[in-house]
Amino acid sequence: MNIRLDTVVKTFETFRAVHGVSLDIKSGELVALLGPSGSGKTTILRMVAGLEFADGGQIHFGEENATDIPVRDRGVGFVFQHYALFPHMTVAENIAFGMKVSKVKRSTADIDKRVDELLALVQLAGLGERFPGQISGGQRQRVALARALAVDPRVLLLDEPFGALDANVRRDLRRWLRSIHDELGITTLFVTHDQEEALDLADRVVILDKGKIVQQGTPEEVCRQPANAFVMRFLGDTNALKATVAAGKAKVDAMVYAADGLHDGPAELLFRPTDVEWSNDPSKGVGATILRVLDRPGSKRVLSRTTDGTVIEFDVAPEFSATMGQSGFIEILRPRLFQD
Ligand SMILES: Nc1ncnc2c1ncn2[C@@H]1O[C@H](COP(=O)(O)OP(=O)(O)OP(=O)(O)O)[C@@H](O)[C@H]1O
Repeated sequence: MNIRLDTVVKTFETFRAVHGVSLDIKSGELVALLGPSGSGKTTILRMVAGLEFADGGQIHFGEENATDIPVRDRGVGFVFQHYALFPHMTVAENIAFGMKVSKVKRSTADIDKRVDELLALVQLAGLGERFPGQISGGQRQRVALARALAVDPRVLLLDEPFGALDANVRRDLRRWLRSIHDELGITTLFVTHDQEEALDLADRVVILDKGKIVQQGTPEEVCRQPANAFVMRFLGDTNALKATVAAGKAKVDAMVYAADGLHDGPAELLFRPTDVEWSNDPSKGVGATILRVLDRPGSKRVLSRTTDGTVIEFDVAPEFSATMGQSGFIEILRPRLFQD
């Protein structure tokens, strides 16, 4: 089922947490809401869930205006970071809980069968009789997902579901979640502040800043064409150099870069550490001196300082031989210019 948010606003007392957000989530799509802490992600998710009500705008589930429909009637399943399982119930009882209290009555045999199917789906077959305290954190979140799916939700809402787990478990779980999504095709909204998680998982990433959408697109679109300097910085390591634009050209040190469409005045030239080549040719780039070379498993990270004092970090192959104190030129392979 598709979900549509139309200029949704939420204010807490005098503080506006969500500023007229409009968003279309297609049926079966997995959309990630990505943004720094306090950008309004959870508030938007809670309004879609019906746990919080919008004070402006509308939320549609398919053709139905869901804006004022209470949470129990929305047909949503949730998994939250700290949405604890019932500790005194077994895994199977936790999964069965929603089905037992639902308005849709099922026989015990039916419920047991569904619990077994869900345990198999979340790859926990055989663990139904354990208690939450007897399984790992990653397994608990898989049980939480099974519990959310048990009531056949129309929409699945996930708020940092893997936030409390360590990096390797998180990575495994997001690949696993994506394959479950591909199998079931439930419209899913996923909140995270972790860029890699959003890019790995989602069909579409919606980037928020201060309660507003600053960009939305496929992972490829937001990575390759960041809408502004905030998005570029938020998505990954970024270097910045001051530039001056005049007549469609941006000058940085002795280098000139194409600056079509930019007005005359100051600008920022941003680039990724991976988009640099170290050169001995002054016509190729911005002059710099190497400060340190740090080893990484598959590369080296070079810290350097330009002649105007800006520290630039870039990545090179492990064979890179330049050392501390050496001077050269930073060739920027994919320069991006932004103005306020
Ligand atoms: N019940 C509330 N009362 C007052 N302010 C609130 C309330 N809930 C959220 N806020 C404020 O609204 C803003 C957005 O909060 P929200 O939890 O949606 O952000 P978030 O992007 O999910 O952040 P995080 O990643 O830290 O969870 C924050 O400034 C927060 O302090």
